[in-house]
Amino acid sequence: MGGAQLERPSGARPGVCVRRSFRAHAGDQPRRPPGPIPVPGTMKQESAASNTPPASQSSTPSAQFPRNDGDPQALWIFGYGSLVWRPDFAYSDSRVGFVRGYSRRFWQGDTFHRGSDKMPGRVVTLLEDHEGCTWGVAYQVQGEQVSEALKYLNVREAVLGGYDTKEVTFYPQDSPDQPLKALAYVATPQNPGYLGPAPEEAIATQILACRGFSGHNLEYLLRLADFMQLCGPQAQDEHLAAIVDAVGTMLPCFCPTEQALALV
Ligand SMILES: N[C@@H](CCC(=O)N[C@@H](CS)C(=O)NCC(=O)O)C(=O)O
Repeated sequence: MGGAQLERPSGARPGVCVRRSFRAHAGDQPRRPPGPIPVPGTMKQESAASNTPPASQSSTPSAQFPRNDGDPQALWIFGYGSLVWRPDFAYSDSRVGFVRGYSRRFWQGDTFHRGSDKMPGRVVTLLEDHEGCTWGVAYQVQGEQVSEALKYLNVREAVLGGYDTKEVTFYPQDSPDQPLKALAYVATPQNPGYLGPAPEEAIATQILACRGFSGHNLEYLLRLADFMQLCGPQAQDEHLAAIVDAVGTMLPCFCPTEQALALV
């Protein structure tokens, strides 16, 4: 069970958010999604246990969770960061698509998955933006999958990551005229890990320098860029593209040259 299987879209579709074309970059083959993230057994989990997530983070589904017509127990969960390539919960269906009115930003600090207390990494959140459009994957959970997914995401996203839940309207790439209500995990400026805006070059430097329990922060960036590449030219994310470009410019400085290696 990995992220959604992505089909290459055939060109732009009516009603799809379209801005500047997304810069192509090397390596557009999706990599095999990594294995599941082990349940964190570190000090963080103890502090996690002591945290009392806000009511909206309760892992038991309630009327407050977005429902669509059809199965009253079904719930769609929208992923736009690591959930795109590693949902790590059981789901019945998945769709590639987008939400309007939000822009994705690497403005959330992460001291567990992609960083540490001393060197927090940067992961994404959604910024309310009337002109914004964010591409991702929506996963449908049904029956027992609902409480299992919410219980898991409550730890991964809310308690360990500082995210809160928000209802969004998701437009499937293949049927943007049949939008779905979905649950998204959004890190707001009120959460203690929030880092907020910074120049893309500074964000790139931080990403190049950080790693955490789930791996290097650069992997996080490039997996998201891979996903956007597969969504096709109608899917753009200028903020993500600028950070990928900045990383590409800086990477040679982080990689020893042959001469430097010869000196080792
Ligand atoms: N809520 C966003 C972002 C989620 C996200 O990236 N959370 C991080 C930090 S809490 C995470 O789970 N990382 C796991 C990983 O980096 O593999 C999404 O829907 O994908």
